[in-house]
Amino acid sequence: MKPLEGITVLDFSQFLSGPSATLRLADLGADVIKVERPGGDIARTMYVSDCKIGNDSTLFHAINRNKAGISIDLKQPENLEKIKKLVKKADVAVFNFRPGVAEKLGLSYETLKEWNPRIIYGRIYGYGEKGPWRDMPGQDLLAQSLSGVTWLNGNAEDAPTPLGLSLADMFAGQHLVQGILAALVNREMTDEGVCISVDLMESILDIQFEMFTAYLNNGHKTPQRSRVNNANAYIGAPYGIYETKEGYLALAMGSIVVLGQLLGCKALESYEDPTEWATKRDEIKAILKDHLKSETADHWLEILEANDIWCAKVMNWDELFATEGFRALDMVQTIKRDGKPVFETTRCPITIDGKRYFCDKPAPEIGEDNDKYLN
Ligand SMILES: CC(C)(COP(=O)(O)OP(=O)(O)OC[C@H]1O[C@@H](n2cnc3c(N)ncnc32)[C@H](O)[C@@H]1OP(=O)(O)O)[C@@H](O)C(=O)NCCC(=O)NCCSC(=O)C(=O)O
Repeated sequence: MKPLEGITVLDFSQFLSGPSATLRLADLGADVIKVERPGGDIARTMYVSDCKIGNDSTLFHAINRNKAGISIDLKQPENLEKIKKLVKKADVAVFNFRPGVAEKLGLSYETLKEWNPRIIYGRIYGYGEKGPWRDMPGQDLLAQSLSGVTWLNGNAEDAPTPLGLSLADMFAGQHLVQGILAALVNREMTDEGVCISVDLMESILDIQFEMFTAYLNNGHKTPQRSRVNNANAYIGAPYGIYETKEGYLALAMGSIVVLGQLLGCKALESYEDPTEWATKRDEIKAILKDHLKSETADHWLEILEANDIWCAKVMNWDELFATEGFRALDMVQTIKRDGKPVFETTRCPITIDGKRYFCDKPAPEIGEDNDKYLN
């Protein structure tokens, strides 16, 4: 039995953030009913055009697998009765419209609570419930930019660089999952639901908390990116990615003196004082950068790994998927419909008592389950 079996989630969310939360609940056994507008979630057509499964984007399939789907025009007041019936039987409802939109549709927390006092109402906004950013479009690149995250990436002379994935969406989704799970536990004691609000901005701020703590308690000094191979503005040399004769090498923390000895780089051996690894970060990184170009990444890795230095090869996806290390994690699953493979994706990364959570149902067609849930 999966941990969330018996829990029903009504998912009014769209795009990435909300659906990524309900995806995790579905992975863990909840019955998720995705509620789409008549034309479908915009994520069905988002993404570059050659990344499709059937008519829909791979993004839509990846994030909506294992869900049932209904399609209903929520702007037609007579349809609200049908939704009310579903809410009465549901445990959780999830939204990620702009502030005020769910209320305009007649689906405020107060209304749902009146219909079902045990309902756990989860919502994701872009930038919180108040303040001048409240009504801005809640979008990942914008949140990464406002939050300071893009300012941490890239070398000092580069333009601020966003992370190449939807960091704010994904963290907002996972924070919502945490809130929902806590509310489910709390409901066992109180027999009442609660309203959980998370947003893209607070989520991406939250994941910077350890660096913010350094900033707030250290004279409000904005961290300076390294000019050479920046990877974390607060961590000294050698932390970074280095080009070699063939391939790139990631070096994390470690003694510069030991590195100098192992790599045969005499110039590094004079940096005996660990405080210099931070204060002379760029100088040390520049020496390493020149030195590491003389041999291949594999050559350096053999020496460093034998001495338990924290290092790794930098791989693209072709290289990653070909490794034994990746295959051993058993991450790829094939999603089937009626026993026939539809697409491949990765699985839920949570293992409980040795059990891994795969799923066997592709994302729904628009309105696929209308007969089951709306009649
Ligand atoms: C992503 C958004 C900017 C998109 O903005 P909008 O296109 O203006 O959509 P909204 O969500 O505000 O509103 C959707 C509109 O659709 C209507 N709507 C929604 N569902 C229905 C159904 N079933 N039937 C009829 N109408 C519907 C709803 O009433 C609104 O109508 P009107 O009121 O008449 O307009 C916003 O939703 C947002 O800020 N969300 C919060 C943050 C978030 O989760 N973002 C996900 C980004 S993912 C992403 O792609 C990324 O980050 O990258």
